[in-house]
Amino acid sequence: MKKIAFIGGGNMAASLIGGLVSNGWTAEYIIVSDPSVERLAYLQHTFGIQTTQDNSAAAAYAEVIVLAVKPQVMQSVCMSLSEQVGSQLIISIAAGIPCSAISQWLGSQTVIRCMPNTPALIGAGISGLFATAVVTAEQKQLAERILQGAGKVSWLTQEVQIDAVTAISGSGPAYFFLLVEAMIASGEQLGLSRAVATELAQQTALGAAKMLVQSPHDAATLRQQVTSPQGTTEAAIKTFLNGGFMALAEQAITAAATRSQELAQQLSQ
Ligand SMILES: NC(=O)c1ccc[n+]([C@@H]2O[C@H](COP(=O)([O-])OP(=O)(O)OC[C@H]3O[C@@H](n4cnc5c(N)ncnc54)[C@H](OP(=O)(O)O)[C@@H]3O)[C@@H](O)[C@H]2O)c1
Ligand code: PRO
Repeated sequence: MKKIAFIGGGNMAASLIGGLVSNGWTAEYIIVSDPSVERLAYLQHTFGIQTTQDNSAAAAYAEVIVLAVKPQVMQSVCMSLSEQVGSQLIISIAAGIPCSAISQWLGSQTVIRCMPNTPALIGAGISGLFATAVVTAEQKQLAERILQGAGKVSWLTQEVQIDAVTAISGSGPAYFFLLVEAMIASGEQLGLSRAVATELAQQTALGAAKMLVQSPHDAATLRQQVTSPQGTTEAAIKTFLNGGFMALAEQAITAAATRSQELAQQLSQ
């Protein structure tokens, strides 16, 4: 079992650490560095892992370094770590930061770029991974083991595909949450208590998600099975579609992919 350092102990790091620990990774082999003492205390208390405010100490301890800070601070964080980085495997989860930038800032080519999502916290995530040419098969396997604690993994053949992964699964949980928010608000407007509307919307999201992964039918067929001719679902779906739902969804998801590309372009300006 390898020693892993998380640089940045925010939402995504906590999700990945949660996946690792619940999958049996030895907690003492995980260290997280973050500026916030309160955050570190929370992570230490929740997962029993090691903590530090010193990024360099965390990096020096580990064989794998997971870069989990916001894209905006990634350059300064990497540059300050370059002296501690040698043979470690680097895994970056930052949106929009290409492997080439990470390599240049850290002075290491051994970089895997990864886009996880927050359901990682309950082991139901999915991560898209891209490895640079120098990453060995063994290192890829190691990255897979680390990310698998958080859910499924999907290897990409071209780095540019990460923008699409970011737009679909990285940001995707928020799209579903937004729909559930709208369903709860509508339930209240139609006379339900917030608690009842919430339970109905949550359980419906869970049931629909389970059907999507367990049923042999695709999403369109499952939708048709709910939609009786001239019934209630048809009234709702027609309203969605006549309001431009499909085009709006495509626009929104394209905006996420474009934003991922923009983040990368900002680096080269
Ligand atoms: N959230 C998602 O759904 C998701 C999905 C996939 C990928 N990502 C990527 O994951 C990365 C982290 O996102 P997040 O949502 O977890 O953000 P977050 O909750 O803000 O976590 C970032 C953490 O890094 C800390 N930090 C700031 N400056 C630091 C420094 N110099 N050294 C060490 N730690 C520092 C922050 O502390 P302060 O808050 O005190 O500044 C914060 O605790 C981002 O690059 C994002 O693109 C996020
Ligand atoms: N959260 C990050 C963002 O919104 C990356 C994907 C999900 O930028």
